[in-house]
Amino acid sequence: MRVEVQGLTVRYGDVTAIDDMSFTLSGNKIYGLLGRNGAGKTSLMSALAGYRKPSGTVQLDGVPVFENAAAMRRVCLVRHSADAADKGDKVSHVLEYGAAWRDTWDNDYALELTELFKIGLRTKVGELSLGQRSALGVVIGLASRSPLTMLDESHLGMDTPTRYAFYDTLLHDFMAHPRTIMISTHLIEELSSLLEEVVIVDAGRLVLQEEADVLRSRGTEVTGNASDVDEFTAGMTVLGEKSLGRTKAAMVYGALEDDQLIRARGLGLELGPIALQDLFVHLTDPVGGKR
Ligand SMILES: Nc1ncnc2c1ncn2[C@@H]1O[C@H](COP(=O)(O)OP(=O)(O)OP(=O)(O)O)[C@@H](O)[C@H]1O
Repeated sequence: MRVEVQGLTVRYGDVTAIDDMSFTLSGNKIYGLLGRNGAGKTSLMSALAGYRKPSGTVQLDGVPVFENAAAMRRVCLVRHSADAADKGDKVSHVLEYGAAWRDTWDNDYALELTELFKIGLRTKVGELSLGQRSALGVVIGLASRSPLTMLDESHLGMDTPTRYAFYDTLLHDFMAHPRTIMISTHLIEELSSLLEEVVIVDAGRLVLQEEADVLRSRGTEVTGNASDVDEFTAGMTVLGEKSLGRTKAAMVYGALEDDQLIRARGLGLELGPIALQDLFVHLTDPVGGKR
C-alpha cells in the first residue's frame, strides 16, 4: 500500500506532536520508524491509521483514510502489548474481533501463531503476562495481513527468544505476503537487518527517510592499531570508539574520499559498515548531533 502524507500536523492542546510532516512510502517494504521518546511515532501511526482527524492529508493508495471505513479496514495498527483489548476478553474473542474487522484476516495463521507464542485461546487478556500480551498484538498484526500493518513497539516485555521468533516470523510472512509494514522500535540493532527503509522522526519533524543500506553507507567503522586509527580519524566526525588492547574501532560519519580510502589501506586499517543505531543516535542527539 502506498502512503502519502502531506503537511500533517497533530496537536494535543499546546503540544505539537507532529509538525507539518510530509513524506511518501512507495509501499510493500518493511519500514523502520525510529525516534527518541516523545518524538511523535505513536501520533504519526495513529494518524496513518485514520484514528484522528488530520490537519494536512493522509492518503492510502490515493484515498484519504480518515472517516473512510473501507480504507481503515485495510489498515492494522497494533499498539504495544495489545493495550486496546478489554482485559476481561478471552484471547479467542480478540481474534474473532480481529477477523470481523479485517477482510484480509487469515484465521489459520492466527491459530498457528498463538501456538508458536504459547498463548492459550481461553485465557483472558488480563491474565496474560506483558510479553504474552505483546505476542498477542503481534498475532493480530501478522494474521491481519493488512496492506498497511503498523507495529508500535510490539516487542515490549518479550524475552529475547520470543523477540527473535517474532522477527523471524515477521520476515518469513512478509516474504510470502509482501505488504507495507511499519515498525517502531528502540531496539534498532536487533531489527536493523529486517528494515528496507528507515524513517527517522525527531520532535515531530521528519529527520530523514532513506533506504537502510544507503543510511549505513553514511558512516564507516575504522579498525586497526589505535595510534593509526587516531591519526586517520583526526579532524573527522567520530561518533564513537571501542578499544581492545592496542586495537581500536572508531565510527566515523560521512563518506570517505578516494584519497582517504588509499591512506586507510596504506595504514593497514579495516573499513566496515557502521551500526544503524550509532547513526540514529548521531542524527537525533540534541547536544552532539549534526544533521
Ligand atoms: N494524549 C496525549 N495528550 C497530550 N500529549 C500527548 C498525548 N499523546 C502524546 N502526547 C505528546 O505528544 C508528543 C509525541 O508523543 P508520541 O507518543 O507520539 O511519541 P513517541 O515517539 O511514540 O514516544 P515513545 O517512544 O516514548 O513511545 C509527546 O510530547 C507526548 O508527550
